[in-house]
Amino acid sequence: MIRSALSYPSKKNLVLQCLRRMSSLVSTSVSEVHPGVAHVTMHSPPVNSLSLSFCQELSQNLQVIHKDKSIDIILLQSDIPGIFSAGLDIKEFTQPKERLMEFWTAFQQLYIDLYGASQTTIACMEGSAPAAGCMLALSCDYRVMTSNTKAKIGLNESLLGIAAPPWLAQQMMDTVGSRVAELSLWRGTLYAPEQALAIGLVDELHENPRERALELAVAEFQKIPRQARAASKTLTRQKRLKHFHQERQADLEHFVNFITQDAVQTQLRGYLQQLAAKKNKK
Ligand SMILES: CCCC/C=C/CC(=O)SCCNC(=O)CCNC(=O)[C@H](O)C(C)(C)COP(=O)(O)OP(=O)(O)OC[C@H]1O[C@@H](n2cnc3c(N)ncnc32)[C@H](O)[C@@H]1OP(=O)(O)O
Repeated sequence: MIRSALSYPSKKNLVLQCLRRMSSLVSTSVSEVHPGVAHVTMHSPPVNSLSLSFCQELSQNLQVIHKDKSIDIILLQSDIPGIFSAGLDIKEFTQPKERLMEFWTAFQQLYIDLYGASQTTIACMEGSAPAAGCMLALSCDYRVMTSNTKAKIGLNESLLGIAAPPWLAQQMMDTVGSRVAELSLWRGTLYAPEQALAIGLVDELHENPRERALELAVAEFQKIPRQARAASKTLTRQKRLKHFHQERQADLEHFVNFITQDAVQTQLRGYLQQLAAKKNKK
């Protein structure tokens, strides 16, 4: 069951309309959020992997919030213990071509909706965020991660026999600098929280990221005029987004051509088997 719960105190009608459109949504129960602050909570067991439907649902939630002028801060979080998001659903990579195209288009849209959000966004990571899970965090304006050393974050695509798309690699470079990004991309490094903080991949560690994110939102970020936050964001992200739109079709074609290669498919199946074997050993 996939659940990406959207909850905030105002605009109840808008939320209900959204819920009616999205039959897979099952909960809007949380409402104790500060005015102007929306929680977007990922809940797609076991590991919040980004399937086609989950990407679409998250995007739709974000689009609804974008239109709601009463919301100026989005907190992106997971309610699966120890997991922020396991990244793209690897099983999607083995689907027929048309489905692959739909899947990648939905993933691209999710990037646009999160990276391009006019609201201030904070990733509250209470667990691991590999690959596209890391993309979700990198697309936010601020990243708070658990100090629990079991959690890991980074772009580990090379270990699956694939490479992050250029726009995701660019996000990494923008965040940690070219050389650190270059090394971490080809090594597929997954960083423990202290290491991630040291290279600037996350902004803060906290034993309770949700609590800290809400505190930041209310005590710090909401004190900065909303239009100034949005304008600063446009300054730094507009160029990247424009470039992305220009390259979107080429990016889609590259993905489909790359992922359907026999050698890549073999590698991916092997990786899925490794994951299953690891689970069986537990
Ligand atoms: C041009 C090409 C560009 C392609 C870009 C790709 C970007 C990506 O996002 S690729 C995806 C990369 N993600 C990963 O490598 C993460 C793999 N998963 C893990 O490392 C771990 O599962 C975890 C650290 C996230 C969680 O560990 P935990 O011990 O709690 O759970 P597990 O026992 O490992 O897994 C439970 C269950 O979930 C399945 N699973 C895990 N990750 C994925 C995934 N990304 N996609 C699909 N399924 C996943 C895992 O196989 C287990 O399944 P079963 O219960 O059926 O055995």
